[in-house]
Amino acid sequence: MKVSKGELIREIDKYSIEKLGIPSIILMENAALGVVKHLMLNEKEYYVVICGRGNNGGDALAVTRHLIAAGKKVSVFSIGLNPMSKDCGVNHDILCNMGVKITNISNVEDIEFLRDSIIRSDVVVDGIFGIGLKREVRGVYDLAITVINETSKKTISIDVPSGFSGDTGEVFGNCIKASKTITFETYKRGFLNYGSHEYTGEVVIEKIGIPDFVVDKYHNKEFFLERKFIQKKTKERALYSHKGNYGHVMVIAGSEGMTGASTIATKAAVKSGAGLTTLISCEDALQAVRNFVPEAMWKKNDDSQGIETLMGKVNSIAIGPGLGKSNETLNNVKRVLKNTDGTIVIDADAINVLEGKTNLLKEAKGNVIITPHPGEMARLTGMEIKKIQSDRIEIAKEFAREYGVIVVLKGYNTIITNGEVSYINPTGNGAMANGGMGDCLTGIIASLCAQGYSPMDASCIGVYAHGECGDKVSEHKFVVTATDIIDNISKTIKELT
Ligand SMILES: NC(=O)C1=CN([C@@H]2O[C@H](COP(=O)(O)OP(=O)(O)OC[C@H]3O[C@@H](n4cnc5c(N)ncnc54)[C@H](OP(=O)(O)O)[C@@H]3O)[C@@H](O)[C@H]2O)[C@H](O)CC1
Ligand SMILES: [K+]
Repeated sequence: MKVSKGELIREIDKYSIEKLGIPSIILMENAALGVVKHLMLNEKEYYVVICGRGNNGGDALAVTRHLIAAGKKVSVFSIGLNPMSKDCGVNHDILCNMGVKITNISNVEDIEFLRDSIIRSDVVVDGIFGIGLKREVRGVYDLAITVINETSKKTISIDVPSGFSGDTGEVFGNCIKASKTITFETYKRGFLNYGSHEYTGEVVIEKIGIPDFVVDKYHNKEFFLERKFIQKKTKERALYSHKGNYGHVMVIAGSEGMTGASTIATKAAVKSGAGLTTLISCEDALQAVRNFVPEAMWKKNDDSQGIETLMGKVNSIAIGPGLGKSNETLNNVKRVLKNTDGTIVIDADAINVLEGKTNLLKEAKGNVIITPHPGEMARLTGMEIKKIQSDRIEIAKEFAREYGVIVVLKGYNTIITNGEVSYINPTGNGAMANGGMGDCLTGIIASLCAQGYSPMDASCIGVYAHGECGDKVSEHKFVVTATDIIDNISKTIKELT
């Protein structure tokens, strides 16, 4: 599923209209039909439609025509109708020709009339602003939005909830809180922001007749991860395969007093299918792994040549969980970057020690995946967490491009990017928000890398499967722990093949 800003929509619109010769009114009609599909015509009888003067309003007026044709009762309201966009005007004229009354909202009495109508209605269709919203919502617009939010039983927003920036996820003063948003052609970037769901409700994408090649021509390669995409990439294990076919993961994790993280990462690597897994750690952590992950091998972390030789042989290395922020950890990171040409998954304290030393990443012999949460990303980039949260995709992309790494920026809608192509993950849930989850993900991704998946595929499959596993467990559990994921990840990956 493609993700974009409004700018792309304008470009594909322009191309379709000017180069392909599709009249803009046809695109509007398709948009309206896409919305009508979601208006529950079988169950609902009375609709309130509210429209602005741009093309979003035009879509809403075309929707009105279809509702009337379907025999529904419809009250139509407009706000600030003059001057209307050309296609909004066409649909406005058609309704006038049909004898449909359109109440223009210009004062407080009109607002009260709107309130009464909404109270009696089953569904409100919001076509006040779409991607053309540019400034703070004020006056009657502000009042109308408040009344809709206070009184509507079910609000369906056309393209974006009015008041919401499809580009940045900002709310311009006041905003519709929709039950569902029917957006066109692409998932809007702003919907990815924390808290956007409160305004968009469920988001559905409808195609409006623009050929895929036109979208691809302008699309900046940002995608929402879809199950079928992950399924296509996840391979079944071959009948005649042996452990040598599934690679060797080295996990460098754990320190005195912090042994849990290394056990989790190691076990996650084993359970997600690596042929061999070796933990490199302190004596305490090795003891824990001996007790809890008998399948794994282990080696004491020291300065020996033996460890560096092994680093040169393994297919992937996960480094960071529970290592502690110390010089020793920094030295371990340097050793890994220098000695392996396998894929390196850098997490937790291995990220923290790179604060101010990110140029080290450029020296890596192998491919690098870093898996920061927003706090770690903030430390790494020297930005505030708030800044990271406000533009996660762009910040992750820039970092990936600058250092030649893959960034897995964790959180709600985890982002996976190599700077050129970016994926946004829809799986996972709040029940998974507890310690050890990240260590577990690191083990899974490193394991998939060792099994021969490309670093980008391993990151996408790992993140998606980790979240889906958490979603399944959370169906019958209040909290999902890393141990729950470890117990179920093998089944989840199998279901994805
Ligand atoms: N390819 C597609 O996806 C298609 C989408 N369609 C629909 O078109 C809208 C975008 O339409 P557009 O006309 O560009 O913009 P809007 O309808 O969102 O609104 C623009 C008008 O709103 C005024 N405006 C903007 N901000 C405010 C504000 N805060 N207060 C009051 N008025 C505001 C703006 O006025 P200006 O003076 O700033 O120009 C405009 O009058 C898209 O979202 C889809 O719903 C097409 O139907 C088909 C193709
Ligand atoms: K809208």
